[in-house]
Amino acid sequence: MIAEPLPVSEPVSTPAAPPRDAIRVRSASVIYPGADAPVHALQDVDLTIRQGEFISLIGPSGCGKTTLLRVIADLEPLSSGEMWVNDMSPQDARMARSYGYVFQAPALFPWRTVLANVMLPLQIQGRLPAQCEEIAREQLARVGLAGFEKKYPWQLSGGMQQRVSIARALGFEPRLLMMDEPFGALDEITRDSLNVQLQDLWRREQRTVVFVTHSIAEAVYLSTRIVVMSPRPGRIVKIIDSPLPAERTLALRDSPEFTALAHEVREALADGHHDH
Ligand SMILES: Nc1ncnc2c1ncn2[C@@H]1O[C@H](COP(=O)(O)OP(=O)(O)OP(=O)(O)O)[C@@H](O)[C@H]1O
Repeated sequence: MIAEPLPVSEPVSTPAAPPRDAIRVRSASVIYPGADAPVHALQDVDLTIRQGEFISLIGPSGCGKTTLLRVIADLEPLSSGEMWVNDMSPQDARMARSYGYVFQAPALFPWRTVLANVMLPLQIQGRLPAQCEEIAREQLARVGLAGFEKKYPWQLSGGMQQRVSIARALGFEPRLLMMDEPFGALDEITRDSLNVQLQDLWRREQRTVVFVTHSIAEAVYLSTRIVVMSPRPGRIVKIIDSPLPAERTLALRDSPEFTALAHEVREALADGHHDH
């Protein structure tokens, strides 16, 4: 018997769904009680971050970058306004462990090995021990630290410790990664190399990243959008879309497109400064 040819189905073209919002911030203000007068750390901030974007927050010291990151992470309450993280309240998002957070200084436990540090959030998630170890080893390899599993944090350089922190934040696969000046304390060469690794990682996995930095070059190299902020009160002065391609090499920093974008960020920073 001759088999009937199977009907060939037409390729169905489904329209690409618009990316969901990772973070929505509406009229957000944070006021800290100060010694003399209240400090308006954030005033009327509106910002929507879509899934898969790499957003940098840049601005002078005290403009509220860390505060914005901390309210998103539910480490600080809003004084007024609204905020959603992965369509949840920041508190629910924290409970659901839907983000990773990398601090300015690598906050590793000195009595735990590198491997045990990276395994910790996975253990808290209640994963099987073998699975925790497998994922932790894989994450360490990704940030170029295979072979350092048994070392203790104090046996590593600052840059390597920061890479352990990144491996730890990525290990439980958060859709959203928040990074507060993670490379600020590092020398230029280490910083460049971690920038390249982070950019690579982002391009491969398209996680949403919110990244705080003081460096114009770092913001321009890494971001899909740059949010320029100014202090007293902390607010957004400009949001700049990056025209740079998704795939970036350090050599791109010498291109006219890069220089033009860096110039635009510098101008926005100066405008924010002159407003006062
Ligand atoms: N817990 C707090 N209590 C009172 N004031 C605070 C507190 N945390 C921050 N501030 C003030 O709020 C403002 C914003 O601080 P924030 O740390 O968010 O700024 P930043 O842009 O991250 O600064 P930097 O670049 O120096 O880290 C500053 O004036 C700071 O002094």
